[in-house]
Amino acid sequence: MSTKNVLPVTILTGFLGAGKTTLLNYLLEHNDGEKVAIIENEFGSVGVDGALLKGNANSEVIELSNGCVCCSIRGELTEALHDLLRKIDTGKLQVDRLILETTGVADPSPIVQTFFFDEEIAERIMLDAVIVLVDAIHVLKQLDEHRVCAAQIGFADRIILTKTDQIDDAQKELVLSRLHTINSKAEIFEAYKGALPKEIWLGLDAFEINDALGVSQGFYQAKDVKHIQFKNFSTQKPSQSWNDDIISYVFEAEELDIKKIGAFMEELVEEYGNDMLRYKGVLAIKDEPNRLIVQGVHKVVGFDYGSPFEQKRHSLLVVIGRKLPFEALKQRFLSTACV
Ligand SMILES: Nc1nc2c(ncn2[C@@H]2O[C@H](COP(=O)(O)OP(=O)(O)OP(=O)(O)O)[C@@H](O)[C@H]2O)c(=O)[nH]1
Repeated sequence: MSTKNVLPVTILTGFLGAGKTTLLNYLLEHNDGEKVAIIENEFGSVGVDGALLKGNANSEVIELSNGCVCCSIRGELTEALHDLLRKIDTGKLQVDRLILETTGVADPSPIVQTFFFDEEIAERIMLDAVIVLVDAIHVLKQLDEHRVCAAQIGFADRIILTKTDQIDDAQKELVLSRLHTINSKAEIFEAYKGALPKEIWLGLDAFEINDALGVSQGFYQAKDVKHIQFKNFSTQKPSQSWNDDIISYVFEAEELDIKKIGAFMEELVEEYGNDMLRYKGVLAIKDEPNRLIVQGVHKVVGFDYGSPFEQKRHSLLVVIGRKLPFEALKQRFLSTACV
């Protein structure tokens, strides 16, 4: 099958009331003709959110309402995806893009894995990105009380912070600092009542092996849809430190030995893959002009050479995981460097 026929899917996650439906409604109201299918996962038997979505001629809403997509109805998700593909094949449905809105309590990990493990789905539906919406008013409490909240943030390629109109700057700094500690790889955007251009959260190609990797240095404020401003994080360290069980680990070195880093990555994934939500590395290999890119979700990992380094040859690996023995792993990573 040509890549033209591959359907991109965006997973929209975020705790209860974070603003997922609001963001989707903004998209549907400002839809420029792209045909969007939305899979809505309801927790409970009545499809409330489906009714709240303002569908239009370019959208198709499919509801899954027998439980939470990450546990009891994972089979139902697979079935719904096969069903969708059949409708596309028989010409009953035209779809350019798929969005899966999870319940507020869903763990994104098994959902993401559905897109790798079912053969037909893996071939025909391409994960575009995992987007998390975060309620700036309630997130600190939610993180303290619900483990799944950190998993949703840790898994995300991009974080959309909602309801910042209801908090002061000090609270916002605390929230940003905690989000950044959990996931330093994802860029953070603020959105007021879902008003964000769709390019900010759709079509990111985040699961492709590509060169983009950085530790984010700030966040984006969307004053209105046209004016998006980048702001650096505050230079003052927050007085509070967090105790989330998912955090970002950053490994850095200069040039690495290919055999040693290969063995390190293999051992890392084998030993800690279950605890590694997402990881990405852009690595400088001795005698190799191009960047070696490594990208993974738990034990599913891909390697490829990307474009050549332009200036400084530097290796960066970011792992978002659950309580890893960082100091020991850092020593092992550093020992793969060329001396
Ligand atoms: N003040 C303010 N309210 C917002 C913002 N974004 C969303 N809301 C409100 O927050 C409430 C919850 O938003 P929803 O979009 O229903 O949230 P959800 O994530 O779909 O909720 P669940 O389906 O229950 O998980 C609604 O009353 C929205 O109007 C925002 O940026 N500012």
